[in-house]
Amino acid sequence: MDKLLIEGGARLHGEVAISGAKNAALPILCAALLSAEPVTFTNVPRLNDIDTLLALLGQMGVKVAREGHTVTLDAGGLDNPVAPYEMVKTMRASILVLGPLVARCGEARVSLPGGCAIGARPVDQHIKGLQAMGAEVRVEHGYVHATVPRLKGARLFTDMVTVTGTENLMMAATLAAGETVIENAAREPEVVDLANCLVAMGAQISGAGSDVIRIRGVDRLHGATHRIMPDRIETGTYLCAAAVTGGEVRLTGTSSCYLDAVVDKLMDAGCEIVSERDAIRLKAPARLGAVSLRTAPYPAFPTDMQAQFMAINCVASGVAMIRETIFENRFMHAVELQRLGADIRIDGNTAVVQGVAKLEGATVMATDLRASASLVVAGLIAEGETTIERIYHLDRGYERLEAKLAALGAKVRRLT
Ligand SMILES: CC(=O)N[C@H]1[C@@H](OP(=O)(O)OP(=O)(O)OC[C@H]2O[C@@H](n3ccc(=O)[nH]c3=O)[C@H](O)[C@@H]2O)O[C@H](CO)[C@@H](O)[C@@H]1O
Ligand SMILES: C=C(OP(=O)(O)O)C(=O)O
Repeated sequence: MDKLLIEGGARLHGEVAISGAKNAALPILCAALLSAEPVTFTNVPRLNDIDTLLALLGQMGVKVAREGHTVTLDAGGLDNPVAPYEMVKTMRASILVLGPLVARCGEARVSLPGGCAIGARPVDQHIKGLQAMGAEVRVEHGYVHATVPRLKGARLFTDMVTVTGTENLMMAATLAAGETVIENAAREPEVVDLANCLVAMGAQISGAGSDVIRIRGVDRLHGATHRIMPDRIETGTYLCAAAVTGGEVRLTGTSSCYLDAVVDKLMDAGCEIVSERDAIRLKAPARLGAVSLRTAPYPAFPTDMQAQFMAINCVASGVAMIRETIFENRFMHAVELQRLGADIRIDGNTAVVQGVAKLEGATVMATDLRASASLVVAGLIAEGETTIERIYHLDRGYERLEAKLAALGAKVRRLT
């Protein structure tokens, strides 16, 4: 199993290009299921999660053509609306095929994604929404079976803000009869990117980016071309990596407009940040100041950046309080950071991080995607060598991680 070896202490400097967003690309590729015409996507990141989704779509009868960062999907021959457990178990986002399949085929059989490291993550809101739109939905033998002659527009209200739930229901509603209103909708930029793609395909959607989205169903969607937005979490991770080393970097192909809460906290920690049209520059002080935070749905501080900020707080001056309000088990990186010498106390959903003068390299284990990213951030500043095991988690969400870090001057290599 691959490992990552980092020799800490190098100050990151220089320029690196940010990839397309995993969490935008996954729902947007699923949107191709809604049309019988080919849809072309550019800026698609080269990631294991994308490979998994393309394989899943392929076995449903979708023709997949991929060259570099461009993917064309032709769902004209879609004939198998099934997502089997073997393919879904490695990637929770596979549930995003459910809405499009029911809308286009009138039936779907999709394995439950199951629990995962960061929390139970049920999909009851996705199911409740489809039922409200007239689908008959049964959960049997670990599969969601949904059937309906044609979905009907409805007023939908989710019990909590759910990103993939909003995306699934928005996609389903594009082909429903009549108008659907999603209240308490997620406002994440990835929801807006998906809506933009659907509109380019002929969907009638308004309000994406607010908490009320209106969708007027149409009879069919057509082909289109869509460019995937930049990955705001990859951007934030490189900002943290540079910040913790006292570095100075310019990240291109991205924008601070998706990252207000993160940029704000980095400035509170003492970084200078300059926003350009399609780039961000960061200059960090020799030592960061501690920053407290609380995760919450967009536009508040993203849960997907919580672990990386815990890492920078480990060596900052002062004490930080970190509250995780989205996932019930998203502090698994804390014990691994402690192995590097961090001073962290967990009390329920709150972590209290007392900054220490230095971390020391050790062998640590990646437990999930962003936990792994926090270990990389910490490894960059730890004295000596840090070995990160189970980095297949990182390959789910960071394109060419070690090459990009090395381009910024980090001493990092993959052991295969
Ligand atoms: C592929 C993708 O885009 N993943 C992102 C998405 O995950 P994902 O869309 O799975 O996360 P949700 O926004 O749905 O989850 C928010 C909370 O709602 C709960 N919930 C959700 C749906 C449901 O039917 N029932 C229920 O109880 C979840 O367990 C969680 O506690 O948003 C998360 C929150 O920003 C991010 O961390 C993930 O990176
Ligand atoms: C939790 C994440 O992804 P997923 O929802 O695909 O597990 C993530 O991107 O941090």
